[in-house]
Amino acid sequence: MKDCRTPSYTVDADVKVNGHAFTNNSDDSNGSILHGSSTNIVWHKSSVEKIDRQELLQQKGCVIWITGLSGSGKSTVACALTRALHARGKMTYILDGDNVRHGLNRDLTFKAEDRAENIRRIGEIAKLFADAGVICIASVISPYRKDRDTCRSILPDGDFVEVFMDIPLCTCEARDPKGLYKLARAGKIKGFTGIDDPYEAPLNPEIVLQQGEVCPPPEAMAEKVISYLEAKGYLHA
Ligand SMILES: Nc1ncnc2c1ncn2[C@@H]1O[C@H](COP(=O)(O)OS(=O)(=O)O)[C@@H](OP(=O)(O)O)[C@H]1O
Ligand SMILES: Nc1ncnc2c1ncn2[C@@H]1O[C@H](COP(=O)(O)OP(=O)(O)O)[C@@H](O)[C@H]1O
Repeated sequence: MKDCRTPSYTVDADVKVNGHAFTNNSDDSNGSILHGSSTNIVWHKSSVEKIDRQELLQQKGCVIWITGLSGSGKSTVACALTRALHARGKMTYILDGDNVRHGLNRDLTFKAEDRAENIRRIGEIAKLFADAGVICIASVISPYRKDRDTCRSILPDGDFVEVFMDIPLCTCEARDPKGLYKLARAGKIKGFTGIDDPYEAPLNPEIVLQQGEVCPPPEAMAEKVISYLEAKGYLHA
């Protein structure tokens, strides 16, 4: 039986329709665009566009993609960031891996192909939020470089801001707020990221959040992201 989570297309050309980038699409011989398994679909344009929504919100929609090991502080930084931006009158929304797996992605496991599908879906949702003019904060382990790069590729240039939580495994493991590392070390969880499953660190992230002798407070880390957004003009229409 065909797995409905696995796209059946294989063509990897990038296509743009009304400024929206799509990957893994292809032109058929008649010139109409194929999106995954859906055929005979036509892009419907709205009379209110991203630029209008951005004007209303006085900001630019984008995706802040926070990647790192479990326990590296992704959710904590995401919360500090949303709070600080909200206080400045900016509209944000957090897509947290744990939370999305409670609903939309509850059918997915932690096998590599399910993690890829998890990231693909979160990337697509984040893209919709960014198109809505919202500053969307995705906090997900997203262990594979290729999956993160695919999410980057579906957004307009500059709108995907990769934030790497460069926190050593030993720190994450010492924190272990959910006791998952302990279970993984005991062999009770198989395929745990950083223990017996890979984590591919970003090669060229826009922002790296590191610890020195001590870990900076989450608010300071959030400020680093806000400075980047300010410098790139995302906090104004
Ligand atoms: N095998 C395995 N590996 C890693 N993490 C695991 C695993 N099983 C459960 N968990 C819990 O799931 C949370 C990660 O979900 P994500 O959707 O962010 O993961 S992924 O991006 O699909 O890899 C992650 O949350 P965070 O600790 O907030 O990162 C864990 O609590
Ligand atoms: N900057 C920080 N300094 C010290 N402790 C932190 C920091 N950020 C997060 N923590 C702590 O580390 C643990 C894991 O943080 P969390 O945000 O849940 O990580 P993740 O979402 O990456 O799994 C929590 O107990 C949290 O309080």
